[in-house]
Amino acid sequence: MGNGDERVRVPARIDNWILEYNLGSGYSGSIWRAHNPFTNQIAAIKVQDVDHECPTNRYERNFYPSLQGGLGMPTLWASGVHGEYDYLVIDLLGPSLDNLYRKNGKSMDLRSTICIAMQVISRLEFMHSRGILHRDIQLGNCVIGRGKNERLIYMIDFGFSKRYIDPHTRKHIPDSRVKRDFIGNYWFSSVNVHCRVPSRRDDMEALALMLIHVMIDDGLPWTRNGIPKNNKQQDVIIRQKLGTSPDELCRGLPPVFEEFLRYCRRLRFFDRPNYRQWKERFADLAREKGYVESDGGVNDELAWPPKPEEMLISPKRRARTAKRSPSQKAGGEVAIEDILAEIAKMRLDNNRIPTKEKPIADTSRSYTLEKDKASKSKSGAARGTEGSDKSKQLAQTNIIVISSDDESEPSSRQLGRTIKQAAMRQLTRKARRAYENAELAQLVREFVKTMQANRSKFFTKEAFDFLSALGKQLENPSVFVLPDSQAPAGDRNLAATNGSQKRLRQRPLPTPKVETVKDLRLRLQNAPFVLENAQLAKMIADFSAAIRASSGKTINNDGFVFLDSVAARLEGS
Ligand SMILES: Nc1ncnc2c1ncn2[C@@H]1O[C@H](COP(=O)(O)OP(=O)(O)OP(=O)(O)O)[C@@H](O)[C@H]1O
Repeated sequence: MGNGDERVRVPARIDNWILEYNLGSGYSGSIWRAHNPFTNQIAAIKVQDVDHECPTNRYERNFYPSLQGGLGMPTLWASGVHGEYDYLVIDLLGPSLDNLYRKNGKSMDLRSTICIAMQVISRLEFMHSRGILHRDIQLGNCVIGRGKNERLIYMIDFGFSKRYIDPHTRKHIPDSRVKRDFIGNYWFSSVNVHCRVPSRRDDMEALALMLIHVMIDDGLPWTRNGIPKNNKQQDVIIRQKLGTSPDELCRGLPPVFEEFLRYCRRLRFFDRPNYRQWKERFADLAREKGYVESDGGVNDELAWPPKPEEMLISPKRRARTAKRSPSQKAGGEVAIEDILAEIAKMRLDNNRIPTKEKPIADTSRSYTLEKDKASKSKSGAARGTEGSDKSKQLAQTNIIVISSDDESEPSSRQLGRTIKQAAMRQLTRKARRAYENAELAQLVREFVKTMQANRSKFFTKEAFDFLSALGKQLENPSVFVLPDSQAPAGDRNLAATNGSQKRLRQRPLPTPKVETVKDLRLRLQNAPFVLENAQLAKMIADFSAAIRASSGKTINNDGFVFLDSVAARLEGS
């Protein structure tokens, strides 16, 4: 955890809690689903090295007592130090808003955004009423509950929280113009927070930016280049924040978004935000759009996923989401129609895919891929059909005919390769959107199946892309950047997620491939019960690099066993 150690640093059990599988990781620790066999309770445990240079668990546990009982505040069930580990046991919650946003094609519909606005304003109102600032408002720190609480947003991660009311004097902390280190996340922090003492207004401004981010195409302009990696890039972000006016940011959005941002920026250091007014303003917008209950009231519960007719999003985004929707099916299985669509987009050598310009009437032979068994009989009918009629019929029957003539018949190998490439692309796209280990495990299993189904065990570009997407997901992208002064010397100015990537690059790649892959296979099989996602990501990167460096670029049996073990680890078995 944060020290680059190859071996797992999290034990299988901490006090009465058995760690089941990894739910997420941040810079300073990792979060696991845990089970207490004595009480049968399931919870989430946040584990951190006791001597971590950024001991957020130690800070975080101080805030929980003041927040207990508040709506959308997780219950702290246990906490303490167990050997080298500092841990907090809290309610097991559902996916974060970041997960939902990404899974939804990086978009959020207006109704959901209004619910998020109203709920998060209430959470901030509660936290502020307890004298506490959150200071790290971002999509990853707002999570929905489970079961009957799945419409409720919870705030998590109080590792950067701060008391703005001095518990002794009961007075607001003083403002100061002395330049201070930045704490928070670069994407949603107010401009103030980059160099000034934060207060309630800054939590509110971060929320305003977060809401605008999910509503505009491609998010806030300064989030488009990823996490800043050095002071220069951080300065660019600050300049962009300063240089982009609220009306530019909110162009095309309902006016309340711009007005909310302007309001937050106008608040003075000691001001109490008017939480009620802004909840009302968002409720008014809901009313205006007709998002009301049968009694005419507005409900702030987050009903996810939104109903299609409520997806009030820009045409550009709608097209993007629509394009993605076919593959957003439950489970990791590659849908055959997706593969067919993928193949249809590709043009094989010699124009073998029928197009409008090149009717397929003159073909002497057809290769037919059927959507399902029922379409088989239709494929026969398609064969004798001429020109555009045939295309129409094919469209109706969901059959794609890859035509050939005698001179340029595609070999079955070529066809197999095409299908494999299409399947891999589908898997890569799904991996980029998958945020649960179980989902990733299923995709790895599909990847292995696809590789094994093909005679050639050659690693194509698409196969490497899949491993790379898998590795990136396991590294758990986060917008949090460690403040400069707290970063360990080697990683200073590096984002949390990039730190591990840098370490990966620095590590010499072992050769030859056969030994490396075998070594990786053995290491994974012999690794302790619980493995962190980041460790798995590193092994996958090494595996990919070993294959890339080999002359044949093929996968052998050890490679398949390694990937099976990756899937098993992700499944938590
Ligand atoms: N109680 C929980 N139940 C389920 N998942 C959780 C829970 N707490 C956290 N997570 C998941 O773990 C991720 C990281 O959690 P959290 O932000 O608390 O960790 P952190 O180490 O403080 O991270 P960061 O370094 O990003 O601040 C969350 O985005 C969420 O997906």
